Amino acid sequence: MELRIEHLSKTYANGTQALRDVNLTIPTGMFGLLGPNGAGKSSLMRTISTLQEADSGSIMLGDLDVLRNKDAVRRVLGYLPQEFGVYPKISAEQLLDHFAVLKGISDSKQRRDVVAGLLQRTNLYEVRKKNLGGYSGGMKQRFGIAQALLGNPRLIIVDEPTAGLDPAERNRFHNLLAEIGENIIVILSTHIVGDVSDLCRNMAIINKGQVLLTGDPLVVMQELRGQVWRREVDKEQLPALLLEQQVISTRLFAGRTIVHVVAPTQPGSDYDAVEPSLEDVYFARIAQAETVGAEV
Ligand SMILES: Nc1ncnc2c1ncn2[C@@H]1O[C@H](COP(=O)(O)OP(=O)(O)OP(=O)(O)O)[C@@H](O)[C@H]1O
Repeated sequence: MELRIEHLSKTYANGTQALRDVNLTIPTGMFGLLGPNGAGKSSLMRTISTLQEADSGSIMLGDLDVLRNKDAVRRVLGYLPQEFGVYPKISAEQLLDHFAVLKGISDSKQRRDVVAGLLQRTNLYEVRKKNLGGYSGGMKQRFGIAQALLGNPRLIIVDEPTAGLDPAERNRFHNLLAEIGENIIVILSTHIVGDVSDLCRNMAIINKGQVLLTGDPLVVMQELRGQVWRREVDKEQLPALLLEQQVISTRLFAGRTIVHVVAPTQPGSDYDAVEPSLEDVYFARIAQAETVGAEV
C-alpha cells in the first residue's frame, strides 16, 4: 500500500502559501520529510491527518480518498503531533486506557490486553503506574507512540519527535520507530537530518511549501558525489568565500572553521573532495533553491 499525494496546495487566510503543488508517493516503511522551520511540514502532516483542509489536490491511501473520507482515515491513522500534551496527574496506563475507549475498544478485557501490549512494546510497562508528569521527554514520546499505535493503524505520522531528547532516549525512540516501520507507512517529519539518514529508506526535502527532492537517502548522496569540497578557513576569509563559492555549510571543528562547498570541479588546490553526507545534500538543495528564488 502507498500514500499518494498529488498537486496539494494550501494558502492560509493571512496569505501565507504553506504548500505549493506538493506531489509525493510514500511507500510502506519509514519515510523522512525533511525541511527547515516553516517549510510546511506540519501543514502537510495536519492535512494528511484530516485535521485541516487543503485548497486543492488529492491524497489517496491505497484506494481511500483521504480528503473525502475523514472518518475512515481516522480509523487507520496514528498521529503523534509536534506538541503532544499529556495529563500530568494520571498514569500512563490510565490515559492509554482512556484513549483506547475513544478509539472504540469497548470490551474492557480486550482493552486491558491492548493497553498492556502497547506499554510493553514501547518499553513503558514497568513505569505504567507512574504519573505522566514524572516522565522524561523520551518516555513521553514513547507514550505518544503507544497512543498512536492504538487500533493497529496502517499509517503513522510523527511530527518532529526527537527534538529535545538526549542521545540515549533518541536512540531508543529510533529503534521503536524502525520496528514499527517494518510493516506500515511511517512518516517522520523533522528538521534533524540525522533522524532521516539513520532511519529512512525514502525521503523528501521540502522548503517554502515546495518539494525540492525525493528519493532514497543513499542514492541522493551518491548523486552528489564528486561535487562536495571541504576547506579549512580563517574566520576573516569567510565573507569573501561566500561571494566566490556555493557554500553549503560552515562549521567549527576544534576551533577552526570548516567550509563545505558545492562545485562541479575542484575549486582550488586547498579544497579536498569529501564523501557527501545527507546533510550536504540537504544544504545544497536548499541553497540551490534559494539562489534560484533570488534570481526571479
Ligand atoms: N494557521 C496558520 N495560519 C497562518 N499561517 C500559518 C498557519 N500555520 C502555519 N502557518 C505558516 O505556514 C508556513 C508553514 O508552516 P508549518 O508549520 O507547516 O511549517 P513547518 O515546516 O512544520 O515548520 P515548524 O517546524 O516551524 O513547525 C509558515 O510560514 C507558518 O508561519
